[in-house]
Amino acid sequence: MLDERKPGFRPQLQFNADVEALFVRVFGTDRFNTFCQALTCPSKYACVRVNTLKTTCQEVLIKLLDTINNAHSFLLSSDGRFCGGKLPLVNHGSDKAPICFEHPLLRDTVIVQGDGPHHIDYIGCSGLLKEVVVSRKCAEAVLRGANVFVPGVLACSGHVEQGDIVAISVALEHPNEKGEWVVGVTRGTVLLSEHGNIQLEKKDRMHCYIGKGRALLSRTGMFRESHGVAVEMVERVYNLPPLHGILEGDIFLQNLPSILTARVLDPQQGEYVLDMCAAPGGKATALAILMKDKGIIVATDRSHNKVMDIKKLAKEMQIECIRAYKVDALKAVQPEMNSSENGLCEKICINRQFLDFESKQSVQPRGEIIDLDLEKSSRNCVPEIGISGKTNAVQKYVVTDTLIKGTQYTSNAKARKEGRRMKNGPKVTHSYQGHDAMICVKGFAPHTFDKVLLDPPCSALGLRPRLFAGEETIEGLRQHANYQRRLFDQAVQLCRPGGYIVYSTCTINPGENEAVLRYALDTYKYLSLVDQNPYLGEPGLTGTLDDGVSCKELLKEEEKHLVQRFNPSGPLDTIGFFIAKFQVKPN
Ligand SMILES: C[S@@+](CC[C@H](N)C(=O)[O-])C[C@H]1O[C@@H](n2cnc3c(N)ncnc32)[C@H](O)[C@@H]1O
Repeated sequence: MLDERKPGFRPQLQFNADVEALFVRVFGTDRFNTFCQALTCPSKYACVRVNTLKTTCQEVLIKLLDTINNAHSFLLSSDGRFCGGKLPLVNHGSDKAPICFEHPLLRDTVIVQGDGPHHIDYIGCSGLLKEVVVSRKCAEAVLRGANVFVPGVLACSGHVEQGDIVAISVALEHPNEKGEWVVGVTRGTVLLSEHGNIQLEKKDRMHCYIGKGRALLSRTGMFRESHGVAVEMVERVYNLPPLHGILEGDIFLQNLPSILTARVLDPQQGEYVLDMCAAPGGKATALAILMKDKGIIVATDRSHNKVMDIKKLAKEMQIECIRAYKVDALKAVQPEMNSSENGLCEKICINRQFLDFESKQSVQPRGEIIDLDLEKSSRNCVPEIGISGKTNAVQKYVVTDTLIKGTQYTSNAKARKEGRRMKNGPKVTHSYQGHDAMICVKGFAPHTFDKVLLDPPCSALGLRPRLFAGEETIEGLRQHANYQRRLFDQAVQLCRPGGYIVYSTCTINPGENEAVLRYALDTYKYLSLVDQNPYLGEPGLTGTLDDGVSCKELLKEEEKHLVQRFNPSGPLDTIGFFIAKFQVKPN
């Protein structure tokens, strides 16, 4: 039983009053309170998607277990045999549950189990411990298994020395007299109390203690340094093995619903698939692996750096079939141009012929396709791509039914500028088959894709742990929904008749999931709803998983095993996730 007068972890999730009223109206008080409680806790297990193009679950299990301290013993059966990570989900009476095992239904997924909440005593040999107060973002990361990094430290008891065991608390936003959200602790604050230890009179932090750690820096160091670990956690309210940055290229840490979303789209080898809002590439790489890297996945994002993240991830995972482009998905549909317009266009509109053509180019030895030197390129580059034979003629190209070259004559000055632009690399250029080349993608011809994944930005009010939700206003929620509808309009036009669209969000806000679904069905009479997430609607997902198990069955299993056993406070690692699958009716 938690003692209300002692420091502990019982945070109250704060919402904007209007948003709270809306959710209470929609869900009722009890369900809303359950959501709030679940949101503040981290999941008690982590899902690791295995890159089965490079490795196997078995190999990953062994490597993970090597990484996670003392874990090997959990994979030995009572007679000491290695169980290969196939321990059952249900723990038959043994003290130690398996901490790492292959998901029984998803054969490319490994579950790493954590535990909690744990009661922690914040008393040291000389009374209450000294304290380090961290920011909310930092605390959310710590709850997911991270240590406390320097930028996350807000305040610290005086006289904290390297090696001291300190209590870690989080400063959460609360309303001031004017009703504005304030944190009330500025970076660099020294907590003053008689002994420089926990400020028990600070009632607002009493319920916000997330564990104990060993200071790796003194108080002055914590505020002097700009990066690095400030406190290494030694006891946590929730334990999850830190998995970030390990086995790069072999695994990807991904929430179960995201893994499922890719399964629901069910991409087949050889298909043309679009991931409209793709960064950092979690779902795009999942799709590629399901397609065994055969076919074409176009992964777009509106941010240049994020497109680079997708490329980096694909490269790490040794995936070849992903083409990542910077495209504003709100304007992704572009009319195909006829040949007379070629050469006048600054950016290209991609269609299937272009994608096929680009794929064929990948057989060219790297380095020969595009030569960034204007003079040389006129001799060496593949004629359809890049620059024409004259230095003052910069050839743009667009792709219509057949690949057609277009030539636009420019002044010498402009040609030199183009040359500089191309040499300057990533800032203004886009990668083409691993080269930095001037391929500016404007958008896509209608009906280019067999399947479209729309995983749009959303309020993310289903992702946890979340310690504050007050920044979301009714107007903000409305904007998310409008944005998603506009993206959906584009998705519908890019999908071929008979093709499929999967739309997914991770929010409890029905305005962003159910309302967008209704909008889609009301607006596009030629769309049919194939399935949707069983949490919010009746029909279950029909995407078939390994062993012929449907997604709906999987979710039921998840609820039975993972939820009850690991996580009584809420469903799955993401609550309120939503997946809907549509078919564009065949002509
Ligand atoms: C929910 S995240 C996508 C996560 C991704 N699907 C994954 O599984 O890794 C949403 C992404 O949409 C991108 N985005 C937002 N507006 C966009 C737009 N108009 N066009 C393209 N991308 C957009 C954001 O930059 C962000 O990376």
